[in-house]
Amino acid sequence: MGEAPVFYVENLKDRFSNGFNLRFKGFETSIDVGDKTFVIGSNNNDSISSIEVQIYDKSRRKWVIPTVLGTEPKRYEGHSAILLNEDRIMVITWGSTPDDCIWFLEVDTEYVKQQKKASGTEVIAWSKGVTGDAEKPVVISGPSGVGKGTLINMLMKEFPTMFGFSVSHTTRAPRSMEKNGVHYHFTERSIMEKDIKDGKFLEFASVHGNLYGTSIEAVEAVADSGKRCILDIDVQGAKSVRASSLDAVFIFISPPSIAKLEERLHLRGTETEEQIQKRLRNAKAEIEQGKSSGIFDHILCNDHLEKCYDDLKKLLGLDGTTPTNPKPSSKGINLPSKHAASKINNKILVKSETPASGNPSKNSIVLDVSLLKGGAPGRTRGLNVFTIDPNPFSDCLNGIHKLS
Ligand SMILES: Nc1ncnc2c1ncn2[C@@H]1O[C@H](COP(=O)(O)OP(=O)(O)OP(=O)(O)O)[C@@H](O)[C@H]1O
Ligand SMILES: Nc1nc2c(ncn2[C@@H]2O[C@H](COP(=O)(O)O)[C@@H](O)[C@H]2O)c(=O)[nH]1
Repeated sequence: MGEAPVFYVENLKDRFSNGFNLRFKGFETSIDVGDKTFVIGSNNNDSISSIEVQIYDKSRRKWVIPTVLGTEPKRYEGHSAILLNEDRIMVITWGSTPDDCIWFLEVDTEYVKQQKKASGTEVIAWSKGVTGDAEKPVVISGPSGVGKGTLINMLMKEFPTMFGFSVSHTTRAPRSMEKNGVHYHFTERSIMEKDIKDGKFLEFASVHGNLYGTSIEAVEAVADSGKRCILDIDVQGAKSVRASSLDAVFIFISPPSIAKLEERLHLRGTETEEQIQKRLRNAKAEIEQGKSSGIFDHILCNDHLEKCYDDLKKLLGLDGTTPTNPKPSSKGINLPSKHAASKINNKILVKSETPASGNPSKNSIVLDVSLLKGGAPGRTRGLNVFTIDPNPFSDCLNGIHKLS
């Protein structure tokens, strides 16, 4: 059954002028969700400015400035806003680049509910919308020195177009061969702690005395490139990812013995004796947790490297029995710069406000939101885009229409 268009743009200063203190000076929209009105707008008069959200709580008759999580739209000239599933608002920004125009403002999703409960404040979360889907990331965990990095390097070397590495952040010092931005993002504890507080990390843990963490951007950037993301993280991190909304495959690599692990750490020669002993002490607890906690879908023993690598490939479907083509990366969406949007079931019709001369494809676009996946704190994936030809007979007129 069709639904009436829910898009509207109006001057809320008129609507709410009676005692309410709206900070916005430019363009706004408002959407009602339950007993709250979400007002989305810009806070200054410049033609391009930042997006802000204020909430009017109708039951308490109070304005609230919420805690904002996630990455919000950068360029902002105006927008259309549509409520989906009573828990998120689709925000289509005007004048943005094709890969930066669809956003979701989560107002009552599971993630937002959890964050509200944890912080005790009103919370909203932005998530960028992208077309296409992403393959399940692969979490590889296990004690230090077991060979996680070695196995991941082999996989990336053999399948360079298929896999991408999630570059973690760490406060530990770089080893001699390690490059910033390639092996890790080497950072200071205070900076990392602030980013963790701002919700930029999918998981983090204190490992062998240093802070390590996976930023949401690290995982999403790999998925955006059309590759399957591989995470090399410790058991605490794997546990956090398991509890998050990220749907991944969890693999634990176990050593044949602690003695072999010690030998490998000594042979690698990247840690002092004291650090090696600390890593070995932690290894015992990690092996116990890895094997019994139920976090992991698969456990592989890395005794003989080649055998372990073959087993890893098999469980990732890379033993030649399944196709290994990477997923196409997300495509941008060419929207008319100024438009009106309306919702019919799970389809959003985006129509140009000023009919485009010479570029009819920019007139009407349909965004199918029936297969959305993911969401804050990462991207919202699975958007499908169709163009409606404003002149269905144009092909005939061009003489290229074929009768079948
Ligand atoms: N099956 C194996 N047999 C013998 N040596 C191995 C095997 N697998 C890996 N190694 C060696 O063990 C050392 C540790 O491996 P690697 O650095 O990959 O471990 P890791 O699990 O990534 O460690 P960390 O968690 O500290 O980063 C390396 O020198 C590597 O060459
Ligand atoms: N929880 C996380 N653990 C991580 C992350 N990146 C790496 N690690 C783990 O830390 C240890 C030590 O690594 P090293 O490079 O200092 O030898 C190892 O077990 C890694 O798996 C992360 O982002 N989160």
